[in-house]
Amino acid sequence: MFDSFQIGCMVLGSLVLMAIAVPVVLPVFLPLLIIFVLLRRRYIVTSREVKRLEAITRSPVYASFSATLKGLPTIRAYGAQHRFHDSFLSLLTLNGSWWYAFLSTSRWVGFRLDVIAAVTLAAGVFLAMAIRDRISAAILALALTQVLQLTGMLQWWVRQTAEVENAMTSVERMLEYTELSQEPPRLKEGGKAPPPGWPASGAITYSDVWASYRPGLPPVLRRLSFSLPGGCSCGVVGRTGSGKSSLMLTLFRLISVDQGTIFLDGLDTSSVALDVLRRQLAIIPQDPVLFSGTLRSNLDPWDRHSDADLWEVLGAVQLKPAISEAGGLAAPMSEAGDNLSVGQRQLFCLARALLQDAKVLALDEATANVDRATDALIQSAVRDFAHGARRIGGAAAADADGPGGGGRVLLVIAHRIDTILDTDQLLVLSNGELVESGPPGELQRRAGGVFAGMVDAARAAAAQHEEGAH
Ligand SMILES: Nc1ncnc2c1ncn2[C@@H]1O[C@H](COP(=O)(O)OP(=O)(O)OP(=O)(O)O)[C@@H](O)[C@H]1O
Repeated sequence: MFDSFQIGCMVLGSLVLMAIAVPVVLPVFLPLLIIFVLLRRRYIVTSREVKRLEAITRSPVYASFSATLKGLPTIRAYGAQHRFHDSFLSLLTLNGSWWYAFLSTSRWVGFRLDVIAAVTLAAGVFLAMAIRDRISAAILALALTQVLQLTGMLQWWVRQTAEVENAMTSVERMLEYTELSQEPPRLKEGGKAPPPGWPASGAITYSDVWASYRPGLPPVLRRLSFSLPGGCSCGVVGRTGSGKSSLMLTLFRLISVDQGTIFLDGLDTSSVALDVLRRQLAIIPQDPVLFSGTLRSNLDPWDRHSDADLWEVLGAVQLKPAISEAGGLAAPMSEAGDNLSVGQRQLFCLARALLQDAKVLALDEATANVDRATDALIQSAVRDFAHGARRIGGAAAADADGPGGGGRVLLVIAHRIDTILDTDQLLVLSNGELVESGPPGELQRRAGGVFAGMVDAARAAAAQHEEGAH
């Protein structure tokens, strides 16, 4: 910005000096000025588009490079080095061709600007010769030395002004971000604090809840009404796309509730500051999220727990041996948790959620990548926590009076039906609506019921699988 202003002033100064020294040159300046403005406009439009295409084709080069680095063992195992090498080269060539086009546009405008500068100089010299008796030789010499520098300056000025215009698109994008609708306020931004001691239990009530992902989209949850008492474990089942994950998201206020109310321990969740609400809830999503750092900083980011607590929770999720082998809590965690298997990453996230000691623990198909036996162990460890029978630090929960009392609520979306058969309650969703709810045993016995049908189908598939294995 400053560069372009400075050079602009220098160019203008040289031209003014020339106009003072040889006033008859002014009529020549005018057409040159028009040509200059037209050239600059054409160059800026073209170079902006070419630069944009160059930037668009550059991202896949980086993406391919980092994906290849991440997947080196897999690429080697499948002997796909040549395929990856070729695809990387073709991406690089495409990007290179746009970079070449960008350089060509610069040369294109550079040549024309040099011609303009040369014509200005020549016009000045010839006209000065014609009227040499009437002008001061000293001023003419000064003007000519200044105009001589125009050759490089004009090019530099146009490039700098183009850069300023291009850089302004980033400012434009930033301004767009400032206009994005924001999440509801947090406590320190003026959000409402809940009454002291809230939530005493993790009791959840949905009252005629309708929710959609964005205004204008069809609702993904419809007339949802149910109650889960504190200390209860609840399985959520339904076909893919039935709204199980969306149900969890409404609890976290990640998607908006169009109609109806969600209560946590009797308090409307929309009335509480967002951060306070989310602190009471823990989720283990389908894709585990881990950061580079140490295992400890990932497990306890705010450094609130002792090593003994951390080892206890790692034991509860069956990760103790693996973490000891990896070098203990101080061992480094590589980016995205690459040094753990996918299943171990999920267990690690589970341990982190358990440490949070939230009132509601939601598992969104969290054990999809662990084997059946580990899955069952995890489900039972999690249920212990939900019922308050175990708490990090060894003390039994004071509110451990089972369903109907205090304790935590456990919400489980499971991909294996048999892992949620021992929950206290089931919610069966279909197309965003609650079609059945009640204890799993009762739903299983319901003749012609949706859940009974799902159990039969799951068992038939398992039997078929076993037969195939034999
Ligand atoms: N980000 C999104 N934007 C718009 N619609 C979405 C979005 N995510 C999901 N949906 C829609 O919401 C509905 C419910 O999806 P949801 O992910 O809650 O189902 P689900 O039962 O959890 O499925 P799955 O078992 O496959 O995870 C689907 O119709 C889906 O198309």
